[in-house]
This record gives sequence, structure tokens and C-alpha cells, in this order.
Amino acid sequence: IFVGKKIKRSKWNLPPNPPQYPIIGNLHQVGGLPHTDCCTRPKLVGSRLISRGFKDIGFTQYTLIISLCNLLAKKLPESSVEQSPVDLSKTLFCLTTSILFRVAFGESFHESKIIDQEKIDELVFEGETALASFAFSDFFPIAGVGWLFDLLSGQRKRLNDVYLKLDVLFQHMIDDHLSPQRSKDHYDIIDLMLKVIHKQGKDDSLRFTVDHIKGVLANIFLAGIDTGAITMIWTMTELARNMEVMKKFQEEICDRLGNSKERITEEDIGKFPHLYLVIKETFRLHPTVPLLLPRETMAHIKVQGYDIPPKRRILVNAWAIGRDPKLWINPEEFNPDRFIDSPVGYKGQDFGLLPFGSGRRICPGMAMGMATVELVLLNLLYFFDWKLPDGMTDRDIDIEEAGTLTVVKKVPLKLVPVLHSLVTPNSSFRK
Ligand code: HEM
Repeated sequence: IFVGKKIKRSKWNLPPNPPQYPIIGNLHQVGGLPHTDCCTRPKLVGSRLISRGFKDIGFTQYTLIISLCNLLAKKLPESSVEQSPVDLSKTLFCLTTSILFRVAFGESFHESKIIDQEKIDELVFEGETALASFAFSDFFPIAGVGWLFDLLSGQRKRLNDVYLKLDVLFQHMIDDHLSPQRSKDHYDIIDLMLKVIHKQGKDDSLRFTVDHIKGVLANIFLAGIDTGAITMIWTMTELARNMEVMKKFQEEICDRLGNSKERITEEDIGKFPHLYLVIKETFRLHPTVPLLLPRETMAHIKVQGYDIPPKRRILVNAWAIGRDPKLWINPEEFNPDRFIDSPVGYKGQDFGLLPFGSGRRICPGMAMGMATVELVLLNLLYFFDWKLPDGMTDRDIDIEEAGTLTVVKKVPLKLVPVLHSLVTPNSSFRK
């Protein structure tokens, strides 16, 4: 087998790779934070289950963010009065979940009886881990060997458990949308997909089913919630480590919005060039999905003279590209000004900065993701100054990473909000 493999290999000019062991190849190097050490998506056991047999699609919709920012605004003034630190990691996660539930699923996350609000981040994490995880059956599909290993190692049970938890949640949402008591004043993606099912003819070649709806819900739930929260957490982390950058940005906001605005709305988005510099610099150092989503070659391709055979898994290390000294001066330094007069954007046209991926499989939720991030950061920085908890200096802020598909700040970010002295006392944020 090995000789055969060697002969077959010599046909191709394969890219260089780390040393491999027989049989397991490079499997022993997979794990930890792989990003630190063309295509279709590869069909793995975990992703097959969570996407309900790949019946998912990329989708996005955007509205109703404003009312949810008010929710954030209720919590922070309390901590501001008490001068106590806020767990921004938890708060921002909760906020993006609320936005997504309202926008995409027509559900109020805070009023929902079926969702354990304290554990929603765990569920997203478990779902993402299932999507990203390797099962033995992926590598040893023959004669049930992999299946047996998955059974013994508990991987099969782990995958099934998370599948069932998500299934209960999605079924509840669908039932809720089918209920005759449901208010007709909100029309969302679930209504739209139910309508498609209802209207399709018996002879339609592509039959849309409830499984397709659940596949799409899984997409939105797993891809749409923590990505925005993680981007905001890293941005606030870097701003807290670089207070002079935060001040400069706050001055820009106040210059443009004045100091008596009661609410930041959708109309205020897109007016702050400095905010884009800050977000782009955060994306460069902390891409939320550091290896993007895995791709699989559908045919033999050539990349820079190297052969990539068909059906090969391809990971693009956006994290390493963002820190490549050949592309960036002082790559480890957080310096948003590097993007002044730079044509490098975040929308996938520049391969040096790929926070949303690129090409056909680029993130379909980019517009919604950016709008959410922008609006929340504007609110955080217009209405509040931010201090480090007593006894802490910027050097004490930990930037260790954790995660699988998405990479979050391992230690939650805790900062003290101080209601901005320039904001009028009548602001709705104080009520
Ligand atoms: C700041 C927020 C976000 C970031 C940084 C982000 C990042 C990404 C990245 C890097 C990918 C992989 C692209 C590739 O492999 O080329 C992706 C895919 C995807 N994202 Fe996002 N995303 C964000 C927000 C959202 C939102 C709000 C939604 C939905 C409501 C969403 C839905 C998706 C879906 C469905 C895919 C898979 C697309 C496919 O396989 O074709 N994302 N995202």
C-alpha cells in the first residue's frame, strides 16, 4: 500500500507538508488551535448531521437591530453607577443572540421558554465543535471500523446529543410559526420557507422539506451568533489595550454626532471612517473564523505550480496571513492607521485580509454582521467611557485564544463602563 501510495504521489507536484506517519498521516497534528501552529465543503460526519444531510444554504436578512441595542443600554448604566466591571463577553454574546433571534427567527430570545439563556453560548459552541470535529468514520469509512471507534470513543453520542438539542429548538420555532395565534406583523425566513413548502407542486423537481428549513436554521444559528459577538469582544479588547486609539475614535464619534444624541440608529452607520480602520485592524489580528470554513477541491487544480488533487481538504489560514511579516509592517502591533489610504478592504477582494472569506463561499451574512458590529460598537463608545477594573493595567489584559471553528478570547473581557460626561442627562440610556 505504501509503495503504491508513493508511486501515485510522484505523479503530482504536491505542496510541501510536515512529516507524516504511516496510516494516520498528519492526523496527530490536528487539535489545539490549528491556525496558530476552490470548491465545495468537505462532507464530514459532524457537518452532515448538523446540516441535516447538507440541506442548508447561506442566507441573511437584516432589520430591527435598534430596539435590541436598548437592551444592552439597560444593563450598562447600572454597572456605571456602581462602578462595577461588566462581563462584556457574556453581554455581547447575549446581545447578538437576541438580535439574531429577532431578525431571523421572529423570536424574542429573552421571552422564550424553550431556550436556556444562560446556556445558549454553550449550545452554539457545542454545535460548532460538532461541525468542525473529526469523526473516525470520516477517515476510516470502510467495514464499519470508524463507526465502531466513534461508538467507543463517545463521539457518536456527542454528535447525536447536540443534534437532538438543536432539533428540539428548531422544531419549536417551526411549530411556533405554524401556530394560528401567531401575530401576522412579522414575516421572517421561517415564514418564507414554510410558504415555499406550502406552495410547491407535487411534480417540482426540487422538493423543499422541513429538513431544509432546519438545515438553514442551523446555518444561521451557528454562523450568525458568535461571529458578531467575537468580533466586538476582540475590538473592545484591543481598544482597552490601546486607550489612545479608543479616545481618538470617541472624539470622531462626538465630532460627528454632537453630544446630545439620545439614540444611535441605522442612519448613523457608515459615517465613521475611523471605525472601519479599527474593525479591519481587529479582523487582521483576530479573524473570527481563523481557518475560514474548510473547502474541498471538486477537480484537480494547480495553485502556484503545485498540484492539488480532487477531493482534498483545503484550509486557508486567515490568521497567519493577517500576521505575515511579508505583508504587514510590525504585524503584531495593533495599529488601525495602517489602513489609512490603503485599498485593502474586508470584503474578500484582498487575499491579505479575509475575515469573511472570499469567492463563491464568502459569508452571506457579511452585511448583517458588519451592521451589527458597527451599531453596537458605536453605542458602547458614544455613551460610555471604558476603564479597566481596579488594580489592572492594559498589560494585564489576557489575549489567549480558545475555540474550534471560531476563536474567542479565552478569559472573558471585563471592563467598567463610565457614562460619558458629554451625553445629555435626558438620554434614554439613563432611564
Ligand atoms: C462579523 C460577523 C461575521 C463574520 C466575521 C463571519 C465570517 C464568516 C466566514 C469567515 C465564513 C467562511 C467563508 C469562507 O469559507 O470563505 C462564513 C460563512 C458563513 N457565514 Fe458568516 N460571518 C459573520 C456573520 C454572519 C451572519 C450574521 C450570518 C447569518 C445570519 C452568517 C452566515 C454564514 C453562513 C451561512 C456561512 C456559510 C456560507 C457557505 O458555506 O457558503 N455569517 N462567515
